[in-house]
Amino acid sequence: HDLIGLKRKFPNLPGRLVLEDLPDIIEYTKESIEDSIEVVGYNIFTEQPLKGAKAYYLRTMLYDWPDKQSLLALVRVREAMANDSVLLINKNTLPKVGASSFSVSLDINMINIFAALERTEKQWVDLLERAGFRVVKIWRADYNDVGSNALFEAVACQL
Ligand SMILES: C[S@@+](CC[C@H](N)C(=O)[O-])C[C@H]1O[C@@H](n2cnc3c(N)ncnc32)[C@H](O)[C@@H]1O
Repeated sequence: HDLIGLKRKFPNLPGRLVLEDLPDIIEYTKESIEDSIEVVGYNIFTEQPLKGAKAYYLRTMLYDWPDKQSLLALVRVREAMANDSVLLINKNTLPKVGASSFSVSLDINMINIFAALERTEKQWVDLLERAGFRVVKIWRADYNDVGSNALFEAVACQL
C-alpha cells in the first residue's frame, strides 16, 4: 500500500518500485498488485536480489524475529546497497516507560510466540549499528500508539 501511495503522490517518480516478500506470498498476491509495481520473491535471510536500490524500505518487519536473525536480514540488505542507498525502517517503537496496553500485549506476544520483541528506539538504533549501519535521522509521527510511529533512515557504514 505504501508503494501504491508513493506512486499516486509522485506519478512521475523515476526508477522502479519493487515489492519483495517470500516467493509463496508473492505468488499468491501478484495478481492484485498494479502493473507499475514489480514483484520479486525472496527470503530476507538470503542474498538480496536487488542491488544498489536508492532505498530499501522495511515496514513492520523484524519485530517478529530475535536480534540474531534480524541482524542477518539487515546485513543482507547492507551487502546489496550502493554508496548512495538508504535503508528505511518504518516501525512502531516502544517508549522506555508508559507503553500502551496494546503495545505491551504485542511485545508479550512476540516474546512468547517468536522469542522476538517490540523494540524501543534505542534497541532499533543498537541493532542497526550492530548490523553495520549509521542512523542519520529518526522521523517521528505525532502519535505513540498503534501503527508505525518511527521511520529510521540509515546508511551503510564503510566496514
Ligand atoms: C507483518 S508483515 C508486514 C508486511 C508489510 N511490510 C506491511 O507493512 O504491511 C511481515 C511480512 O514479512 C514477510 N516475511 C516473513 N518472513 C520472511 C522472510 N524470511 N523473507 C521475506 N519476507 C518474509 C511476511 O510474508 C509478511 O508479508
